[in-house]
Amino acid sequence: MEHEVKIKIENLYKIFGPNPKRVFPLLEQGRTKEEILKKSGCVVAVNDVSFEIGKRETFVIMGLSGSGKSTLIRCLNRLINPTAGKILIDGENILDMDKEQLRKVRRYTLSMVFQHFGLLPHRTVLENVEFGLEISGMDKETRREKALSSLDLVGLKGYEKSMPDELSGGMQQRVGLARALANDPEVLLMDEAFSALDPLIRTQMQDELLTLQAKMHKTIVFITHDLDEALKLGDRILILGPGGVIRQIGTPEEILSDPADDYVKAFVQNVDKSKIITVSSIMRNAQVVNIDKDGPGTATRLMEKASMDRIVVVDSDRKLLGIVKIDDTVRLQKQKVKSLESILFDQVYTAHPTTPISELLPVAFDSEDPIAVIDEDGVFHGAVDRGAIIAEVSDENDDGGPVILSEFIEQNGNGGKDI
Ligand SMILES: Nc1ncnc2c1ncn2[C@@H]1O[C@H](COP(=O)(O)OP(=O)(O)OP(=O)(O)O)[C@@H](O)[C@H]1O
Repeated sequence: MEHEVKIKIENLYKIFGPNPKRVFPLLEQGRTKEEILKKSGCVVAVNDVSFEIGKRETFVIMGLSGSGKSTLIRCLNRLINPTAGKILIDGENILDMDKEQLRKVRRYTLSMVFQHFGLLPHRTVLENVEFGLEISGMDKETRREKALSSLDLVGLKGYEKSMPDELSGGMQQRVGLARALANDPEVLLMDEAFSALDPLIRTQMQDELLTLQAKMHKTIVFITHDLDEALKLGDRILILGPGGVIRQIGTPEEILSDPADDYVKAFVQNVDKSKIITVSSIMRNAQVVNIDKDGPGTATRLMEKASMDRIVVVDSDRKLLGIVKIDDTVRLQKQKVKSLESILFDQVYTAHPTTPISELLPVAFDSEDPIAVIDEDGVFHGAVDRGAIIAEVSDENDDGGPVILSEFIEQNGNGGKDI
């Protein structure tokens, strides 16, 4: 995550209904949303919510229907006015802004993409994308230029003159996205933006958003009730529980491997963790020898000290060359050979830090040896033990784990090894 904060929310509340401030004492007494509704006629939609969103971060807010997601995202651009709290964008509280300041923020800083596209039916695709620029007073030539390049960005070149109803749902949402991106906002607010799309198109749009974001580096706030979508898109995920309270904020891996409470646990129990958890999170440090500097003596000493029978060999740039085994280093020592070159064994399983551990399961069953983690330049980062992979997917508390294992064994056999 980028550490520079773009949006900071402090103790935010939204209470719908007459005279909402009188609800605060009831909240302090710990009354439930239902009790408060009965007593006061007010609905607590967002309840004392605080969090930060980093620049360039895709921050997903997820929760079940009625948990307050839409209310929360609408507070961010004040489509809904919060009852209490602060919303700082680049350090400025938008709740203190007058109409003119707010207009500017909505025009240049924040853009919203809606679930049902919100296109104007009697305008062409191009005119729809231009519309937001038009009301911000931009001259015709500039806005056409910006609209065209924005349509190009979302893959709609050639559809400028089409009418919205001539396009599929996925394409209409691309128009919605192009419109939101046209004035190059710093923050993109996406409210269930893909939820109305067919599953296949939805997956495609998610992939495209990831590709776009890799180029754009915007701050994206994405609302969804779909956990798979949240896990796929989010750098971090906020899980909103009933009554608009935060249950957990964390990276997809943190939420899957360490759910904060039973509510989050219930959410994540059916997820196949091995597809989400990556090599980097179960990687350990591993000792290495440098082929340019270290000989058999050093290698033997290091292995003996750590009670290991093999050690990783790298070059001076820490690029992985292979491993050497203790029997061989001892033999070379006796023969007074100085270089490890002749005993270097380069048939080593490797994985990238971002590889999902599911991809390592076959290897985990196939070999006792640790897996070497190397990046795209071949630089050695650490090792993953076969046991760690299996432990991660067979976590007793996780209903998904044993299923994965047994399914895997059914398909592949376990090679007669104990697991
Ligand atoms: N204008 C309103 N007046 C009164 N209550 C409201 C209003 N808007 C939302 N609510 C209530 O606030 C709570 C949160 O609603 P919100 O729409 O933010 O939830 P959500 O998580 O986005 O749900 P969904 O996924 O169904 O849209 C709900 O109990 C809802 O009934």
